[in-house]
Amino acid sequence: MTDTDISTAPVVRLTGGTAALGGRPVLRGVDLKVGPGEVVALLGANGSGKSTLVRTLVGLVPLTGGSIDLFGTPYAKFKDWSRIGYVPQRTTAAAGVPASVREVVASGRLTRRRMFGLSREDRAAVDEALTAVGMLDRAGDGIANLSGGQQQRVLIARALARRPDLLIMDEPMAGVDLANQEILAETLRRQQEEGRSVLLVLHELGPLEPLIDRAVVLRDGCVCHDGAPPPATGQHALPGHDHVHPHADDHHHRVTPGLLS
Ligand SMILES: Nc1ncnc2c1ncn2[C@@H]1O[C@H](COP(=O)(O)OP(=O)(O)OP(=O)(O)O)[C@@H](O)[C@H]1O
Repeated sequence: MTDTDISTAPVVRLTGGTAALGGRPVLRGVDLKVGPGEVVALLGANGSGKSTLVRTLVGLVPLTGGSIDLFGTPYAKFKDWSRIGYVPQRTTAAAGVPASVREVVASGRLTRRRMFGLSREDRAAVDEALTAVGMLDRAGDGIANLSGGQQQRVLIARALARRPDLLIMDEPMAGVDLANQEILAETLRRQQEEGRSVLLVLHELGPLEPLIDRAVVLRDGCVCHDGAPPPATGQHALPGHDHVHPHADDHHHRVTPGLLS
């Protein structure tokens, strides 16, 4: 397999990415690769640059240096945005939007080519996505009347309705209770089974831990770990408890305790 073959190329390849916000460097030379069918977790402390990184991938923050390829295509030439589903961090979306749950999810199906009217396939995809996040019975409700966790599930459904080949989610579990985290984990498991790629910003692995193929940890705008998911903080993070994670069969990265602290 070569990365130049478009069908087997990484779905995301960021090389030497730098970005600044408010004149301050936030990404300082980040390399990130997500392979076809891979589920990658992006971890790191508050302010380490995780959201900024995923925002550069979807065009919300410009790179000041480095390059991005999506599905083997240089960023400037990439047009196939319907292949990517993006779930922003919850605080940046949904509040005050006067739309129903179904309208928000259906907006995930809109393309520049066809702005009006949903096809039968569109409607099926919307229902399927609403069912996946357990919100079909709330389809007619106003989004502003939902709880924060329910709004989050609607935004996830909006991204799923695109049936994306790459799903990028920024802290999808924030504000979602444990029962619904399990539902979302199941949804992700199905994505994975269908060979779709997922890039997740997470604070902790939680119920998603078994699904994660690889973890990339940012610290102060740089990658400080790329390999097996680091052990949960807690007793594993106690001094002297550094170990090689049992999943690290092909990497054997030595994991620094308290990587996320
Ligand atoms: N609009 C902005 N203007 C200036 N600085 C910003 C802006 N947004 C974020 N930053 C700064 O950029 C840095 C990285 O922020 P970012 O949101 O990417 O971090 P994060 O790792 O996603 O954090 P969290 O886990 O808290 O969401 C932080 O120091 C933050 O203060």
